[in-house]
Amino acid sequence: MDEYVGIPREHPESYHSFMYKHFFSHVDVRPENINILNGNAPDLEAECQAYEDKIANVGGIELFLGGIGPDGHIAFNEPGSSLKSRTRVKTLAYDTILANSRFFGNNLEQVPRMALTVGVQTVLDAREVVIIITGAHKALALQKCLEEGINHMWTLSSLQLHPHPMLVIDEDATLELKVKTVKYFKSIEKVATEQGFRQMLPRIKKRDSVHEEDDFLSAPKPQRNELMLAVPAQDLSRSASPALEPMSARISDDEANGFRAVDLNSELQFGPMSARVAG
Ligand SMILES: N[C@@H]1[C@@H](O)[C@H](O)[C@@H](COP(=O)(O)O)O[C@@H]1O
Repeated sequence: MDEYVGIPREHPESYHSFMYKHFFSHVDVRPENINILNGNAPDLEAECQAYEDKIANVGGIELFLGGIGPDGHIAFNEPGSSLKSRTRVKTLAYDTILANSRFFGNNLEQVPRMALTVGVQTVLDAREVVIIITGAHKALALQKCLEEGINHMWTLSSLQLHPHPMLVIDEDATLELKVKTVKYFKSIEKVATEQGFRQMLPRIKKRDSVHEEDDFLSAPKPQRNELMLAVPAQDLSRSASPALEPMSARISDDEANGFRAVDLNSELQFGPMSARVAG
């Protein structure tokens, strides 16, 4: 989905090397089916256009699996990217250069300044998008993208416009979220399981090369009959505001008359201090 401009394909930090080392060498994929942008193409603009054409020619992206930078970028869509952007050349933001310098001997000068990347709209056009976010250093980005509005300064937030995004996150990445947000998202899966529903995706015509169990996309079938939620019984013991009634309503006239008449004058007479001190 993205690649630095100007570093050799064999460079240990190129995205070619990364993807081969961590993914392609572990799965059964034909080399001709691997498509990574070429950051050394003689015409970078043409390379980006060819990439978009290739995606369109195979009927679009089925699953976009990615991550984010600490500034909330998806692929290399840095803060300020157009939310309508497509594959193009991008200048890296200082935050990204800083974050990625750890892969280049902590030497900022060694980090490439430009990259090729799919655009935000390229990602949004994928049928499914799964983003993996781990670590406290991504927590602010997650908070901005999940709890705030769509904003080109945090390009992951564009996923709010996608019908089927999924964020896979660890506890550390939730550190900046409201407790309420975390509880809600945790409850989604729990409630679905309790109610017998599975994650549902719409029936969309896929490429012929994609084989899936038909059942996988079927509408949710309740596994229990009792889907009607009963109205919870009222818990009277928790009544926070007991009905208030005037004191007079709780004392009969006879009871009131029986009280010893109080002579306020004598009861509230204050004697001088000297009267209470012996001698
Ligand atoms: N340009 C890439 C992104 O495409 C990728 O999503 C991210 C993953 O970072 P991490 O490995 O920390 O999840 O790294 C860079 O920023």
